Amino acid sequence: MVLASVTCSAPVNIAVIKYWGKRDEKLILPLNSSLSGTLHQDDLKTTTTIVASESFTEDALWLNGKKEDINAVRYQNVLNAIRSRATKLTDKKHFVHIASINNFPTAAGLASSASGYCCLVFTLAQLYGVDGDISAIARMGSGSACRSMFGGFVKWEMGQKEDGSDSVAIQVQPEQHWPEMNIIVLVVNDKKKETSSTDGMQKSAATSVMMKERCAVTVPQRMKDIEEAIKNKDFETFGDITMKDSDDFHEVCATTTPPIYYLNDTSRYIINLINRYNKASGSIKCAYTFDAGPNACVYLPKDNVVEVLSLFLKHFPGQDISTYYRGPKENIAAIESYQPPKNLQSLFSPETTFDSLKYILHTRVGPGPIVLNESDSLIDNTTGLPKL
Ligand SMILES: Nc1ncnc2c1ncn2[C@@H]1O[C@H](COP(=O)(O)OP(=O)(O)OP(=O)(O)O)[C@@H](O)[C@H]1O
Ligand SMILES: C[C@@](O)(CCOP(=O)(O)OP(=O)(O)O)CC(=O)O
Repeated sequence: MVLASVTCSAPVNIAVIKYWGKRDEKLILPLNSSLSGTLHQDDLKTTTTIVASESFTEDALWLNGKKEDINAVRYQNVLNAIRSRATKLTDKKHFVHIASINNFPTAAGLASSASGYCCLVFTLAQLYGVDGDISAIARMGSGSACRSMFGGFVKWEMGQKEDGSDSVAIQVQPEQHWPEMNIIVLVVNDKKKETSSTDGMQKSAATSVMMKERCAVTVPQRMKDIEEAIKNKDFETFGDITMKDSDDFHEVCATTTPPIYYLNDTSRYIINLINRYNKASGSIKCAYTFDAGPNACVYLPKDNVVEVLSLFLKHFPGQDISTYYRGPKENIAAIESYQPPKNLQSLFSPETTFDSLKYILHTRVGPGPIVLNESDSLIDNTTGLPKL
């Protein structure tokens, strides 16, 4: 018999101050604080349904329709942490069936582990009636997942305590604070990456000479400065810090032994293009950041969207714009007919173009996890299995 069923969705987040390195591998405690923007669930999200039943014979998890090993240590850690704080379902012997889908590529550097673990923990917390902070539980699934617990701009305080109880996510500003903030993701490659973030950061922490200064001096200062910039909606400072932190993070990777390279030629072309564009414009009009993969996330104010998209399409024209550009369709005509000002004309007329982008995703800053309706359930209550 089904005892309870809950379905929720959760967002992806993209860090502007990067988390890289752990002081505790098991609890997932970071060596530095980090800060991110939450991407809108209209465009990227995880949806998870969890059903509890007395007739299930084991806990089980299906990710994108495929059965996963729920005994994997990170899944067990979050399940056990939630169950130890349960206020519901405590008097009935039961198991749970979990079905989850990402509406974007999994394990491709688009932060699926962040939305995935956040959604899992948030949905479990609804099912088991867990109150109070749950970001520290999401953190035990994947560090960056704790920041997806809130909308807007979110920081993950590294904390000091050994048990990790103060290593939690805190909302810096809600999504309504800076609604003009847009994000364009240039999807260079959606294949699974060679070095996972987990492995990469462990190697960097052990070997990169840059780590000490980064954690002790650079990041603490940047955290203060970028929080202030977000508060004041100061895009010039926000963009400057964002690009510097991305550059430094990839420098940390390059100074790791053996070196780790997440960027490819296309990523480096994008970095160069954005730097040239900002310089020619006389101000920072958009800011790139790259996670542990070649895809570019570009933060920019809404007013610059048409110009920046038009610039990207000149250099990376793609085939059919209606599938290549995944964003508000009403922008397409304006992007295609955009005439740049004189000082930018040469940048908009590249000698060569590239077809190395898979697609361009356009989204904005959005809200945190959401409880959905029974009609959104991914599990068939009669069979207890994922719906096809
Ligand atoms: N919807 C989900 N529910 C539960 N777990 C998920 C979900 N989506 C992803 N995961 C977990 O996250 C793993 C992918 O994480 P990984 O760090 O390799 O990729 P990524 O998050 O897409 O990239 P990155 O963290 O570098 O941005 C999956 O193998 C799975 O264990
Ligand atoms: C480069 C990053 O995206 C690294 C994310 O690392 P993960 O959170 O995926 O790592 P684990 O805690 O080992 O699961 C930077 C960031 O999101 O802050």
